Amino acid sequence: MARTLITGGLVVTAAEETPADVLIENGTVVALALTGRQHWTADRVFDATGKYVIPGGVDVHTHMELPFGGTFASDTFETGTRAAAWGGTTTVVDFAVQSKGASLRAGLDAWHAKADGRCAIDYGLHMIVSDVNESTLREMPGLIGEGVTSFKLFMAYPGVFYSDDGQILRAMQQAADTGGLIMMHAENGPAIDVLVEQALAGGRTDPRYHGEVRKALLEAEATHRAIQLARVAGAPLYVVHVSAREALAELAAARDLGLPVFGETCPQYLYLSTDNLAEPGFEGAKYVCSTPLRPEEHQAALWRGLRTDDLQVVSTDHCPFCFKGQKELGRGDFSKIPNGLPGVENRMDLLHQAVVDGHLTRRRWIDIACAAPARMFGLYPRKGTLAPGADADVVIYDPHTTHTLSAATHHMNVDYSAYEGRTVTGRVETVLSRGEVVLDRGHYLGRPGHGAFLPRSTCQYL
Ligand SMILES: NC(=O)NCCC(=O)O
Ligand SMILES: [Zn+2]
Ligand SMILES: [Zn+2]
Repeated sequence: MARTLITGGLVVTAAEETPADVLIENGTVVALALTGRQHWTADRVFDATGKYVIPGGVDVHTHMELPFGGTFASDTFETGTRAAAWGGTTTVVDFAVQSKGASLRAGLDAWHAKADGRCAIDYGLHMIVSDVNESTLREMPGLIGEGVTSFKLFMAYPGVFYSDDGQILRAMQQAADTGGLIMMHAENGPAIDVLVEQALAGGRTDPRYHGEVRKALLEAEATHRAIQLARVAGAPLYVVHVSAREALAELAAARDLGLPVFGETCPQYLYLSTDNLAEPGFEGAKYVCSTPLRPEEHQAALWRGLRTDDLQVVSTDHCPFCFKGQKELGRGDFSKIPNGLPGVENRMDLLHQAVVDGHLTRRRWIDIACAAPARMFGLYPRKGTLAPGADADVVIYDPHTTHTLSAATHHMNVDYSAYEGRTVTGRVETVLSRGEVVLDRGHYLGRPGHGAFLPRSTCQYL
């Protein structure tokens, strides 16, 4: 394979910022040197003068083709990983789903079959456990041995993915014994269902009521309960898609006690709010996801949590449903709107915008978007950094060019953008995945099947 050199850029990792040249051979970073100090030759040279050279983004929460609410998330592994690459993300970790009554193995095999040979970038899999019982608990160590080392449980969605507290405790005990990491969707589902029923019976059917019934206190209560269950089990805990400041306060309190409790948030909670859910007509359906968008004042707490390391990761929870034909399933009944937002293509740009706006430093941008997710889910330092021996998943990022996010120009297979018309400063210029050029100056050069399954080690954050 070609020897590639990236010269003259500012190399930004979670640990440092250095003007450096990067040498790549056989898909791997082999050396970095202060700009101009070495006179390396290469078959292919990228001039990154004036640009950042950063590790490819690691998005550890996507749902390609997720069956939900009687339909399927509209991005396939082919379209979704291509869109990820356009946005500077070179690794995704998606969720295989156990169907109720079936084995983990059947769910995992089904997800391997969907992804295999179709991905533009490398990918891992977590396992959604929707039926915790003796037989599924016995399967967990086998999956960990195959590199599927994290398991998502739901305190929400009774009758679908929901687990009760006893089941959660058993799964956490098993994770504690075997090195697995439990990921928790922390919302009190049974209580929310009561409020949903009451809202619908009272004629409150518009999308904005999705946000009203899924109360911040019910996210905080579930987060608190999940933390206590994890303590009892002696297991680490990773809480997904944290949106409420009250839930974040639970995580912060647990971390102050020194507990191995971690959290992620997503760009939608940092940039969007209940004002979007309340947009006129049925427009609010575009913003229905769970946990829900919160009033704008929660955003400051989330930004702060990212700075103080009470939140470690920003992933997208990319779960797109088209407005036409999919979100529309919930006209007249907000509870039938499929839950989820598109965003896999937008995350790196939106977080760079946070650097421009002064919410984050450049290094923290790379930490929460690349290094921390890779460490959390056993991919570091192969992914998430630029160092000798790391995969050459590299992005040349132009921090000055502006562009406007829009469904007319994005590459996700969905007919709207949650960020329509928003102008961001910064743009992905070139993307390498294991040394292969996937994208260069607006030209897509990737291919389905280049992306390989990544068996992961256990959490490296402990
Ligand atoms: N988040 C969301 O609304 N949809 C995807 C499923 C989940 O992560 O709970
Ligand atoms: Zn969830
Ligand atoms: Zn999700």
